[in-house]
Amino acid sequence: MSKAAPRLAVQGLRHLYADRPVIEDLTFTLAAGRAIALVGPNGAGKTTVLKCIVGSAEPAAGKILLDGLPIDERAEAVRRDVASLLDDLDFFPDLSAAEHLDLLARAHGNPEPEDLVDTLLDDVGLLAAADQLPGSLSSGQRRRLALATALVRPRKLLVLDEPEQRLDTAGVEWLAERLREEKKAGTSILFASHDTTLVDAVADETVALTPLP
Ligand SMILES: Nc1ncnc2c1ncn2[C@@H]1O[C@H](COP(=O)(O)OP(=O)(O)OP(=O)(O)O)[C@@H](O)[C@H]1O
Repeated sequence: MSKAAPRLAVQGLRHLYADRPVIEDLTFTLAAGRAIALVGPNGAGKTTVLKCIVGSAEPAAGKILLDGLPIDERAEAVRRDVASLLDDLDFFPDLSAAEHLDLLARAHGNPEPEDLVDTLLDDVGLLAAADQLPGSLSSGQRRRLALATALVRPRKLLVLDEPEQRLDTAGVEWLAERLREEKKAGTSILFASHDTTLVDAVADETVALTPLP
């Protein structure tokens, strides 16, 4: 592994749904501690790119490298290093907000996550709702809990699809500040967003996608 390799390199990425290309020859690199925002209209292919990176869509061509190595050859490392939030999460109906975060932290090797969980619940504004079951949270609160699940585990790369969804103004401000802190801690961030305030506040670069004809 080269020390100079970017955290993430996407080279000549192509993706088809059936025979229809939605991504053609997309290339960009993301360094440690930096953020790239994928921008563009509905249907431009932002989610598809993120899915290729987290492995839930299969590229037709191109390479995706994490720290210089093909991401598929690093399945274990990807699981360890890449925290993502692409879709709405399915929560366990009988586990409280705090229990979800506790479970995930322990699953990722943190044997005593209590303080981390409390801090994170406070950060996302869910401390008062810590013992509530997911079904009793508002949709914005569930979104905050989903974001917290990506932040309660170790990560070198954060992959987020429209993380601003359903957050109120204060929530988007918190998110921007939190993502800036993530960058300072060395985490790289790739996110798709329609929120220009969030993009301006967080992204070092934007990659603009357009729907293919
Ligand atoms: N599972 C699928 N099967 C077929 N076509 C798909 C599938 N998923 C997405 N597409 C198509 O691929 C194109 C890109 O979709 P994608 O969801 O990646 O766009 P997006 O930029 O994330 O859009 P949005 O801003 O609406 O979230 C669209 O034309 C969409 O209809």
